[in-house]
Amino acid sequence: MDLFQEKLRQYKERIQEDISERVNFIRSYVENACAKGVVVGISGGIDSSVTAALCLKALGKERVLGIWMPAYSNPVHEKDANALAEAIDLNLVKIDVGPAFDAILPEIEKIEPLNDLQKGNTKARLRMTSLYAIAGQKGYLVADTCNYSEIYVGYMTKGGDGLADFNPVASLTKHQIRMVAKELGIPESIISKPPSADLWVGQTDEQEMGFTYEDLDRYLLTGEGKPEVIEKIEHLHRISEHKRTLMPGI
Ligand SMILES: Nc1ncnc2c1ncn2[C@@H]1O[C@H](COP(=O)(O)OP(=O)(O)OC[C@H]2O[C@@H]([n+]3cccc(C(=O)O)c3)[C@H](O)[C@@H]2O)[C@@H](O)[C@H]1O
Ligand SMILES: Nc1ncnc2c1ncn2[C@@H]1O[C@H](COP(=O)(O)OP(=O)(O)OP(=O)(O)O)[C@@H](O)[C@H]1O
Ligand SMILES: [Mg+2]
Repeated sequence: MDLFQEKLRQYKERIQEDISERVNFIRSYVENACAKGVVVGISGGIDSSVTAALCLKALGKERVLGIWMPAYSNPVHEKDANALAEAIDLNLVKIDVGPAFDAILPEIEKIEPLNDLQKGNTKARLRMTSLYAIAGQKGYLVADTCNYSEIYVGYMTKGGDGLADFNPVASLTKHQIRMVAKELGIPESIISKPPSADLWVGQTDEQEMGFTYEDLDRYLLTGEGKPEVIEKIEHLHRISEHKRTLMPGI
Protein backbone atom coordinates (compact mmCIF):
# COMPACT_ATOMS: atom_id res chain seq x y z
CA MET A 1 0.00 0.00 0.00
CA ASP A 2 1.17 3.57 -0.72
CA LEU A 3 1.69 5.10 2.73
CA PHE A 4 1.32 8.68 1.41
CA GLN A 5 -2.09 7.91 -0.13
CA GLU A 6 -3.08 6.17 3.10
CA LYS A 7 -2.14 9.26 5.16
CA LEU A 8 -4.25 11.43 2.84
CA ARG A 9 -7.13 8.95 3.09
CA GLN A 10 -6.91 9.11 6.89
CA TYR A 11 -7.00 12.92 6.73
CA LYS A 12 -10.07 12.76 4.48
CA GLU A 13 -11.84 10.73 7.16
CA ARG A 14 -11.43 13.51 9.73
CA ILE A 15 -11.55 16.51 7.40
CA GLN A 16 -14.86 17.92 8.73
CA GLU A 17 -13.60 17.74 12.31
CA ASP A 18 -10.33 19.40 11.23
CA ILE A 19 -12.19 22.23 9.48
CA SER A 20 -14.29 22.82 12.61
CA GLU A 21 -11.14 23.02 14.74
CA ARG A 22 -9.62 25.60 12.41
CA VAL A 23 -12.84 27.65 12.40
CA ASN A 24 -12.94 27.57 16.22
CA PHE A 25 -9.28 28.60 16.36
CA ILE A 26 -9.94 31.65 14.17
CA ARG A 27 -13.03 32.67 16.14
CA SER A 28 -11.37 32.40 19.54
CA TYR A 29 -8.09 33.98 18.41
CA VAL A 30 -9.87 37.00 16.94
CA GLU A 31 -12.14 37.33 19.98
CA ASN A 32 -9.26 37.06 22.47
CA ALA A 33 -7.36 39.73 20.52
CA CYS A 34 -10.51 41.94 20.75
CA ALA A 35 -10.21 42.40 16.97
CA LYS A 36 -13.21 43.42 14.88
CA GLY A 37 -12.37 41.15 11.95
CA VAL A 38 -9.63 39.94 9.62
CA VAL A 39 -8.02 41.02 6.38
CA VAL A 40 -6.59 38.49 3.88
CA GLY A 41 -4.45 39.06 0.80
CA ILE A 42 -6.28 37.30 -2.04
CA SER A 43 -3.95 36.19 -4.85
CA GLY A 44 -6.28 33.99 -6.87
CA GLY A 45 -4.28 31.01 -5.53
CA ILE A 46 -5.46 28.16 -3.35
CA ASP A 47 -3.83 29.01 -0.01
CA SER A 48 -5.40 32.45 0.29
CA SER A 49 -8.72 31.04 -0.99
CA VAL A 50 -8.83 28.39 1.73
CA THR A 51 -7.73 30.87 4.40
CA ALA A 52 -10.46 33.34 3.40
CA ALA A 53 -13.12 30.61 3.26
CA LEU A 54 -12.19 29.40 6.77
CA CYS A 55 -12.26 32.99 8.09
CA LEU A 56 -15.71 33.52 6.55
CA LYS A 57 -17.01 30.38 8.23
CA ALA A 58 -15.63 31.58 11.55
CA LEU A 59 -16.58 35.25 11.46
CA GLY A 60 -19.17 35.86 8.74
CA LYS A 61 -19.12 38.12 5.70
CA GLU A 62 -19.10 41.47 7.53
CA ARG A 63 -15.90 40.71 9.46
CA VAL A 64 -13.69 39.41 6.62
CA LEU A 65 -12.11 41.59 3.96
CA GLY A 66 -10.18 40.17 1.01
CA ILE A 67 -7.65 42.37 -0.80
CA TRP A 68 -6.47 41.65 -4.36
CA MET A 69 -3.14 43.47 -4.81
CA PRO A 70 -1.70 43.20 -8.30
CA ALA A 71 1.77 44.43 -9.20
CA TYR A 72 1.86 43.66 -12.92
CA SER A 73 0.33 40.26 -12.05
CA ASN A 74 -0.83 37.65 -14.53
CA PRO A 75 -4.50 38.57 -15.32
CA VAL A 76 -5.58 34.95 -14.86
CA HIS A 77 -5.13 35.44 -11.11
CA GLU A 78 -7.45 38.48 -11.03
CA LYS A 79 -10.11 36.40 -12.79
CA ASP A 80 -9.67 33.67 -10.18
CA ALA A 81 -9.73 36.16 -7.29
CA ASN A 82 -13.07 37.47 -8.57
CA ALA A 83 -14.39 33.93 -9.14
CA LEU A 84 -13.46 33.11 -5.55
CA ALA A 85 -15.26 36.18 -4.19
CA GLU A 86 -18.38 35.18 -6.12
CA ALA A 87 -18.18 31.51 -5.07
CA ILE A 88 -17.71 32.05 -1.32
CA ASP A 89 -19.43 35.48 -1.04
CA LEU A 90 -16.31 37.37 0.03
CA ASN A 91 -16.01 41.18 0.15
CA LEU A 92 -13.06 41.83 -2.15
CA VAL A 93 -11.27 45.15 -2.73
CA LYS A 94 -8.52 45.82 -5.29
CA ILE A 95 -5.40 47.76 -4.27
CA ASP A 96 -2.88 48.13 -7.08
CA VAL A 97 0.60 48.06 -5.54
CA GLY A 98 2.23 48.42 -8.98
CA PRO A 99 2.60 52.25 -8.78
CA ALA A 100 4.18 52.03 -5.31
CA PHE A 101 6.61 49.44 -6.64
CA ASP A 102 7.44 51.66 -9.63
CA ALA A 103 8.06 54.60 -7.31
CA ILE A 104 10.32 52.83 -4.84
CA LEU A 105 12.36 50.72 -7.30
CA PRO A 106 14.52 53.53 -8.77
CA GLU A 107 15.17 54.85 -5.27
CA ILE A 108 16.42 51.45 -4.07
CA GLU A 109 18.35 50.89 -7.29
CA LYS A 110 20.39 54.04 -6.66
CA ILE A 111 22.53 51.60 -4.66
CA GLU A 112 22.54 48.72 -7.15
CA PRO A 113 20.06 46.92 -9.44
CA LEU A 114 17.68 44.35 -7.94
CA ASN A 115 17.27 40.91 -9.51
CA ASP A 116 13.86 39.35 -10.20
CA LEU A 117 13.74 37.64 -6.80
CA GLN A 118 14.55 40.83 -4.88
CA LYS A 119 11.98 42.77 -6.94
CA GLY A 120 9.38 40.06 -6.26
CA ASN A 121 10.15 40.08 -2.54
CA THR A 122 9.71 43.87 -2.56
CA LYS A 123 6.24 43.43 -4.10
CA ALA A 124 5.38 40.88 -1.40
CA ARG A 125 6.48 43.37 1.28
CA LEU A 126 4.39 46.15 -0.28
CA ARG A 127 1.39 43.79 0.02
CA MET A 128 2.22 43.22 3.70
CA THR A 129 2.45 47.02 4.18
CA SER A 130 -0.99 47.49 2.66
CA LEU A 131 -2.59 44.70 4.71
CA TYR A 132 -1.22 46.15 7.97
CA ALA A 133 -2.45 49.65 7.05
CA ILE A 134 -5.95 48.24 6.57
CA ALA A 135 -5.76 46.13 9.73
CA GLY A 136 -4.75 49.22 11.72
CA GLN A 137 -7.49 51.34 10.20
CA LYS A 138 -10.28 48.83 10.83
CA GLY A 139 -9.15 47.14 14.05
CA TYR A 140 -8.62 43.86 12.17
CA LEU A 141 -5.92 41.15 12.29
CA VAL A 142 -3.92 40.05 9.25
CA ALA A 143 -4.46 36.38 8.37
CA ASP A 144 -1.43 34.40 7.21
CA THR A 145 -1.87 31.95 4.34
CA CYS A 146 1.42 29.98 4.37
CA ASN A 147 0.83 26.23 4.44
CA TYR A 148 2.96 23.64 6.27
CA SER A 149 4.83 22.55 3.12
CA GLU A 150 5.95 26.13 2.39
CA ILE A 151 6.78 26.90 6.00
CA TYR A 152 8.93 23.76 6.30
CA VAL A 153 11.19 24.82 3.44
CA GLY A 154 10.94 28.58 4.08
CA TYR A 155 9.21 29.22 0.77
CA MET A 156 7.86 32.65 1.68
CA THR A 157 9.14 36.24 1.73
CA LYS A 158 10.45 37.26 5.13
CA GLY A 159 8.41 40.29 6.18
CA GLY A 160 6.12 39.75 3.17
CA ASP A 161 3.64 36.87 2.96
CA GLY A 162 5.63 35.39 5.87
CA LEU A 163 4.47 38.15 8.24
CA ALA A 164 0.94 38.21 9.67
CA ASP A 165 -0.91 37.89 12.98
CA PHE A 166 -2.27 34.33 13.00
CA ASN A 167 -2.35 31.39 10.60
CA PRO A 168 -5.31 29.03 10.24
CA VAL A 169 -3.58 26.74 7.68
CA ALA A 170 -0.08 26.45 9.18
CA SER A 171 -0.28 22.68 9.78
CA LEU A 172 -1.81 21.69 6.41
CA THR A 173 0.37 20.32 3.60
CA LYS A 174 -0.39 21.47 0.06
CA HIS A 175 -2.23 18.19 -0.65
CA GLN A 176 -4.39 18.67 2.44
CA ILE A 177 -5.07 22.29 1.43
CA ARG A 178 -6.41 20.96 -1.89
CA MET A 179 -8.71 18.56 -0.04
CA VAL A 180 -10.01 21.32 2.24
CA ALA A 181 -10.50 23.58 -0.81
CA LYS A 182 -12.86 20.99 -2.33
CA GLU A 183 -14.87 20.79 0.90
CA LEU A 184 -15.18 24.59 1.06
CA GLY A 185 -16.41 25.09 -2.50
CA ILE A 186 -13.31 26.80 -3.90
CA PRO A 187 -13.56 27.06 -7.72
CA GLU A 188 -11.89 24.20 -9.62
CA SER A 189 -9.80 26.63 -11.72
CA ILE A 190 -8.05 27.69 -8.49
CA ILE A 191 -7.58 24.15 -7.16
CA SER A 192 -6.05 22.83 -10.38
CA LYS A 193 -3.80 25.83 -11.14
CA PRO A 194 -0.04 25.25 -10.72
CA PRO A 195 1.02 26.97 -7.46
CA SER A 196 2.87 30.23 -8.13
CA ALA A 197 4.12 33.14 -6.05
CA ASP A 198 3.67 35.24 -9.23
CA LEU A 199 6.73 37.28 -8.25
CA TRP A 200 7.96 37.26 -11.86
CA VAL A 201 6.55 36.12 -15.20
CA GLY A 202 6.33 32.35 -15.51
CA GLN A 203 7.39 31.56 -11.92
CA THR A 204 6.07 28.30 -10.43
CA ASP A 205 6.78 26.95 -6.95
CA GLU A 206 7.84 23.49 -8.11
CA GLN A 207 10.28 24.78 -10.73
CA GLU A 208 11.91 27.15 -8.27
CA MET A 209 12.10 24.70 -5.35
CA GLY A 210 13.50 21.96 -7.59
CA PHE A 211 11.12 19.25 -6.41
CA THR A 212 7.37 18.68 -6.59
CA TYR A 213 4.75 19.16 -3.88
CA GLU A 214 4.17 15.41 -4.26
CA ASP A 215 7.83 14.84 -3.25
CA LEU A 216 7.66 17.41 -0.46
CA ASP A 217 4.35 16.29 1.04
CA ARG A 218 5.22 12.60 0.76
CA TYR A 219 8.35 13.31 2.78
CA LEU A 220 6.51 15.47 5.34
CA LEU A 221 3.70 12.98 5.90
CA THR A 222 5.65 9.70 5.68
CA GLY A 223 9.40 10.43 5.83
CA GLU A 224 9.73 8.69 2.45
CA GLY A 225 11.57 9.97 -0.62
CA LYS A 226 14.67 9.75 -2.77
CA PRO A 227 17.77 10.61 -0.69
CA GLU A 228 18.77 13.47 -3.01
CA VAL A 229 15.29 15.01 -2.75
CA ILE A 230 15.23 14.65 1.02
CA GLU A 231 18.64 16.33 1.19
CA LYS A 232 17.35 19.28 -0.89
CA ILE A 233 14.28 19.63 1.36
CA GLU A 234 16.33 19.41 4.56
CA HIS A 235 18.87 21.89 3.19
CA LEU A 236 16.11 24.46 2.53
CA HIS A 237 14.68 23.72 5.97
CA ARG A 238 18.04 24.36 7.67
CA ILE A 239 18.82 27.60 5.86
CA SER A 240 15.32 29.02 6.46
CA GLU A 241 15.22 28.42 10.24
CA HIS A 242 15.50 32.21 10.76
CA LYS A 243 12.09 32.64 9.07
CA ARG A 244 10.36 30.42 11.63
CA THR A 245 11.81 31.90 14.81
CA LEU A 246 11.85 35.28 16.53
CA MET A 247 14.89 37.29 15.54
CA PRO A 248 17.93 36.65 17.72
CA GLY A 249 19.16 39.49 19.87
CA ILE A 250 21.47 40.21 22.74
N1 LIG B 1 20.66 33.13 9.11
C1 LIG B 1 19.90 34.22 9.00
N2 LIG B 1 19.46 34.85 10.11
C2 LIG B 1 18.65 35.92 10.02
N3 LIG B 1 18.24 36.46 8.85
C3 LIG B 1 18.66 35.88 7.72
C4 LIG B 1 19.50 34.74 7.73
N4 LIG B 1 19.75 34.38 6.46
C5 LIG B 1 19.10 35.26 5.67
N5 LIG B 1 18.45 36.19 6.43
C6 LIG B 1 17.63 37.34 5.95
O1 LIG B 1 16.60 36.81 5.13
C7 LIG B 1 16.63 37.43 3.85
C8 LIG B 1 16.22 36.39 2.81
O2 LIG B 1 14.86 36.04 2.97
P1 LIG B 1 13.79 36.59 1.94
O3 LIG B 1 13.86 38.05 1.83
O4 LIG B 1 12.49 35.98 2.32
O5 LIG B 1 14.28 36.02 0.53
P2 LIG B 1 14.49 34.58 -0.06
O6 LIG B 1 14.32 33.51 0.97
O7 LIG B 1 15.77 34.59 -0.80
O8 LIG B 1 13.34 34.52 -1.13
C9 LIG B 1 11.97 34.23 -0.80
C10 LIG B 1 11.58 32.89 -1.35
O9 LIG B 1 10.22 32.65 -1.05
C11 LIG B 1 9.50 32.47 -2.25
N6 LIG B 1 8.16 33.04 -2.10
C12 LIG B 1 8.02 34.35 -1.76
C13 LIG B 1 6.75 34.89 -1.64
C14 LIG B 1 5.65 34.09 -1.86
C15 LIG B 1 5.86 32.76 -2.19
C16 LIG B 1 4.69 31.92 -2.50
O10 LIG B 1 4.74 30.70 -2.38
O11 LIG B 1 3.71 32.53 -2.90
C17 LIG B 1 7.12 32.25 -2.29
C18 LIG B 1 10.30 33.19 -3.32
O12 LIG B 1 9.94 32.75 -4.60
C19 LIG B 1 11.71 32.83 -2.88
O13 LIG B 1 12.05 31.54 -3.26
C20 LIG B 1 18.07 37.91 3.68
O14 LIG B 1 18.13 38.99 2.77
C21 LIG B 1 18.42 38.31 5.09
O15 LIG B 1 17.93 39.62 5.37
N1 LIG C 1 -1.66 39.61 -6.14
C1 LIG C 1 -1.87 39.37 -4.85
N2 LIG C 1 -2.86 40.01 -4.21
C2 LIG C 1 -3.09 39.78 -2.90
N3 LIG C 1 -2.39 38.95 -2.15
C3 LIG C 1 -1.39 38.28 -2.72
C4 LIG C 1 -1.06 38.44 -4.11
N4 LIG C 1 -0.02 37.63 -4.40
C5 LIG C 1 0.30 36.99 -3.25
N5 LIG C 1 -0.52 37.37 -2.25
C6 LIG C 1 -0.53 36.90 -0.85
O1 LIG C 1 0.67 36.14 -0.63
C7 LIG C 1 0.32 34.82 -0.26
C8 LIG C 1 1.39 33.85 -0.69
O2 LIG C 1 1.21 33.44 -1.99
P1 LIG C 1 1.13 31.87 -2.35
O3 LIG C 1 1.37 31.82 -3.82
O4 LIG C 1 1.97 31.07 -1.43
O5 LIG C 1 -0.37 31.47 -2.01
P2 LIG C 1 -1.60 31.35 -2.99
O6 LIG C 1 -1.38 32.21 -4.17
O7 LIG C 1 -2.80 31.64 -2.15
O8 LIG C 1 -1.60 29.82 -3.40
P3 LIG C 1 -0.80 29.08 -4.59
O9 LIG C 1 0.24 28.31 -3.85
O10 LIG C 1 -1.85 28.24 -5.20
O11 LIG C 1 -0.21 30.05 -5.53
C9 LIG C 1 -1.06 34.61 -0.86
O12 LIG C 1 -1.73 33.53 -0.25
C10 LIG C 1 -1.70 35.97 -0.62
O13 LIG C 1 -2.14 36.09 0.70
MG1 LIG D 1 0.15 32.07 -5.48
